Amino acid sequence: MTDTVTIRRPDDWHLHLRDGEMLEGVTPASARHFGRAIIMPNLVPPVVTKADAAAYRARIVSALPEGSSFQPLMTLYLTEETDPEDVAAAFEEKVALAVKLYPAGATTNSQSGVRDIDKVMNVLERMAEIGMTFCVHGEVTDPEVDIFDREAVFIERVLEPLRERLPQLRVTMEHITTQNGVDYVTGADGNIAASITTHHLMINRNAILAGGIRPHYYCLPVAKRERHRLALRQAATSGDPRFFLGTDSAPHPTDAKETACGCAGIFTAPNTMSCLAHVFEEEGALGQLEGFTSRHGAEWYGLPVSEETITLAKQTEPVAYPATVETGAGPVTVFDPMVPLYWAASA
Ligand SMILES: NC(=O)N[C@@H](CC(=O)O)C(=O)O
Ligand SMILES: [Zn+2]
Ligand SMILES: [Zn+2]
Repeated sequence: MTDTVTIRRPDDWHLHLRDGEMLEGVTPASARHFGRAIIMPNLVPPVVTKADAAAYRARIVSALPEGSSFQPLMTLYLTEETDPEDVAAAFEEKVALAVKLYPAGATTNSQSGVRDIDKVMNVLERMAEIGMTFCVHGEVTDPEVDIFDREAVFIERVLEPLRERLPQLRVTMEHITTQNGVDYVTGADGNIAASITTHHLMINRNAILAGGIRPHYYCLPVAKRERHRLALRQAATSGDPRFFLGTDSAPHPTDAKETACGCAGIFTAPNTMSCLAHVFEEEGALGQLEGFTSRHGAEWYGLPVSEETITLAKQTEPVAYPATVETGAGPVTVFDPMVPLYWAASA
């Protein structure tokens, strides 16, 4: 007998689809299982204004496979020049769901990001007024701070002071990677939630560095030590509605990762649901999978949950995924979870 789990169609609350030929090549993998996704705005140049977001959304929709009802939910990239009125109009007209903070220099394509949070307080105050969510890449960029500590230090130096100053602001801590991130969310009074990626539930930093350097496991925030991975697993499978899936599937051409200074980002879109079913089964928590992938995020963003379903079926043989997805921008290496995956997801 095959084991099956049927859940509401999942949503991806943090996704990179890029643009041009890469967008064309990678979008079908997300549209296959996911109903909606929050699309990251870190293009070059970034998606800053309401008009940028509307144009980018149209490009995504044209890259969708025939008949797909996948809904891209757009974000605006916060700069020190962002106009609060444009942001409010984008939210009220449902062009953008959230604003994204990239501390300048923190991650891929973050050069136009924020250097001084004081310079964007006018935008954040406006967002707090209208209930628009602030999605945060939570790492400090201070070169004095060790890369493995940058998330924990961000919480202390940036996030906590900001939330004291503007408690009404709704904040999503994106792709948390530490026990500190989990504890901060569970200990907070309200107006905060966190997304967790697929890969941070599966790998710790040994995957990147032990026995040879493996660039396809390099992403930001970088994977931490095992105890942090276990804290993320505990949070994801706990049923706590403040934690939900944001895959952070972040495609780069393989040759941009397999090089002397490789890009950060892991491409998990094709096998995410198989990976998550594997993780939740290991944790004895398959019953919590639907909350994590299909309910908590929608509730946090004030959107209806999906009325469609997908079914995960446990196979007797491992499910085969291609090692790479070919795109017009070059081949992209698919996340290798280092364990056989037995759960297949229906479209
Ligand atoms: N996660 C990553 O390692 N990379 C992301 C950027 C990001 O989400 O920080 C990308 O755009 O490639
Ligand atoms: Zn990020
Ligand atoms: Zn990301």
